[in-house]
Amino acid sequence: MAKASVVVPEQVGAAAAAAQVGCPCPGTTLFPYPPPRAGIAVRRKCLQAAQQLELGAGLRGGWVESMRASSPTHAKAAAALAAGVDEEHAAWMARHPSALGEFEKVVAASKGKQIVMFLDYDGTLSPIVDDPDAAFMSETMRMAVRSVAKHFPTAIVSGRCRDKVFEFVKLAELYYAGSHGMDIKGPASRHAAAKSPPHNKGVLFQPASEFLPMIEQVHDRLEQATRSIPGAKVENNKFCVSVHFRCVDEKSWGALAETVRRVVREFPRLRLSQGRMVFEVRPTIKWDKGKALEFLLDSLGFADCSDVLPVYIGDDRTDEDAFKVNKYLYY
Ligand SMILES: O=P(O)(O)OC[C@H]1O[C@H](O[C@H]2O[C@H](CO)[C@@H](O)[C@H](O)[C@H]2O)[C@H](O)[C@@H](O)[C@@H]1O
Repeated sequence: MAKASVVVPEQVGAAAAAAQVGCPCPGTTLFPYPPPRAGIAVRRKCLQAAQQLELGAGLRGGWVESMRASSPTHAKAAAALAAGVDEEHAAWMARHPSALGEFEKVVAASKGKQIVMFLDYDGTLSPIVDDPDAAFMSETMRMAVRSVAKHFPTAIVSGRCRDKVFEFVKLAELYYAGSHGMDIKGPASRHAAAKSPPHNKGVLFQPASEFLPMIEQVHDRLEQATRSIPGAKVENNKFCVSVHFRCVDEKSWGALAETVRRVVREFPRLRLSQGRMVFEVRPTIKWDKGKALEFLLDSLGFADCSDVLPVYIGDDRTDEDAFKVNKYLYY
């Protein structure tokens, strides 16, 4: 096949971003349209700060900068967007075309292929809100997902714990991969389960189960250690823990970052990363949303298949692990 400019599924991620009007930093999302010139610099700074965060060698200023850029408002993103285009930015755009802008090419690339849908939850199916317990998806979105799932195998891939994301989505015909892909379960509905490949009945995969007691411990330690920081919220996502700072006064962000880092240091088998105004604490195992995507395709009988087209829509840094699974990229 002649090389065309469409690349699937990476630009589908950009489509998700197009729907969201995203952030110009890798901690949050891809760009909807030309990424703002200013965004490139922010992206580099964020990357540096994020690396420091992971390595535990960061300066307080670096973390705070990374925290500030982790989930900008639409107004900030739009202002950055208006800042203009330069060569570096144009080159970035050539490598990351908008899937919405190139939708016909995406459709053409899907001809004769089995589409498998992967959907992130927060910021993709539901709006970003202050209270993580109130991130409900609309009935319209639920109907859209239900109709997609009638045509294609569909999975929700979330950083949340699987039960929680199921409570929000409420569709028994879907696959669910909670805890950043570390808790995978096949459809609960009898009808959908009957349609699953025979070797895949009742799939359940939990590659980090040995970490359960440690996650409980770190959750308790984090709750105790952040109690004095108003607005900080610790969420137990079963195989990982989120520490939210969306409602923390910016003056306390440095102290919060220090506290979280200090606690995580007590657990050398856990690592720290950052999402949209949230710290994510996870096992050091080599498992992420990309691995979950591969596992699910494998379970569905599409391992090393050339006639499958995975479509992944997400808005956060952890979704980029799935965008990077390039053995399914088609040119
Ligand atoms: O993989 P996802 O489904 O996108 O989950 C990632 C995290 O999403 C949630 O936090 C984010 O959404 C909250 C509600 O809108 C918002 O308040 C928070 O600032 C965002 O980071 C969820 O609460 C986390 O546990 C997930 O890890």
